[in-house]
Amino acid sequence: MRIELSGTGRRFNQDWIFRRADLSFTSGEAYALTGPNGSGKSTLLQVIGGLMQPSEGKVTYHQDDKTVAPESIFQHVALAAPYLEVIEEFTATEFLEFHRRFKPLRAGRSVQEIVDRIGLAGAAHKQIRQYSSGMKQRVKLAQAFYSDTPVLLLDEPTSNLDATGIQLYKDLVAEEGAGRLLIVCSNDPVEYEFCNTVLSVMDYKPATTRR
Ligand SMILES: Nc1ncnc2c1ncn2[C@@H]1O[C@H](COP(=O)(O)OP(=O)(O)OP(=O)(O)O)[C@@H](O)[C@H]1O
Repeated sequence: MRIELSGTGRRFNQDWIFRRADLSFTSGEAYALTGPNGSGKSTLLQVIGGLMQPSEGKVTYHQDDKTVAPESIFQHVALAAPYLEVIEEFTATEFLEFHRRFKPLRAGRSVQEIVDRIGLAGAAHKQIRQYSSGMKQRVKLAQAFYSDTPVLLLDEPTSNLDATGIQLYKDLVAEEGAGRLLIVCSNDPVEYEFCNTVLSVMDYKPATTRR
């Protein structure tokens, strides 16, 4: 999988968040998107992931030298992010079972095994609404890491995680990240120490943000 941005920009109303981004992302590589709070990391990540339309330029996905149809891009992408909600009425088991109907699990993985792996076996019968913020974050990470997609997008992946949770995140990167295209949005080097390319959204700021 290869993702190409050409002349890509996004604005909200009259304010440009980033402009003229010419970027290429390739499977088997891990990228970090950095920048201060409010600089546009999450916006850029959502544009890369096809969750938000660019205001100018293009985002294209290429697989085996064929261009992926824009309406199919979502099938190739898994995202964990603070702004993505989980269905709180479900237990973790129910939520992962529900999600796999739309995005299959990676080969050989079962929901039971995943719940155990993320340390929630003892809470598997509880509704997610009763989970702590760190437990919810583990569910979000599991949903993304264990989806059978070539592209894995992680926005602030260790939000609300304790030391054990941060280690779990690192282990998931090692276990489930190999060969995929990873992009991590973060200001914390702990979250992106494995990334071979570190990009700053500040490099794509126009001289003036208004036009
Ligand atoms: N839906 C929206 N409508 C208007 N402005 C928005 C919207 N979403 C984001 N913004 C603005 O775009 C800018 C970039 O926000 P974004 O969330 O991408 O930054 P970020 O670098 O990820 O921040 P943080 O590090 O705090 O998570 C901010 O000024 C924000 O207020």
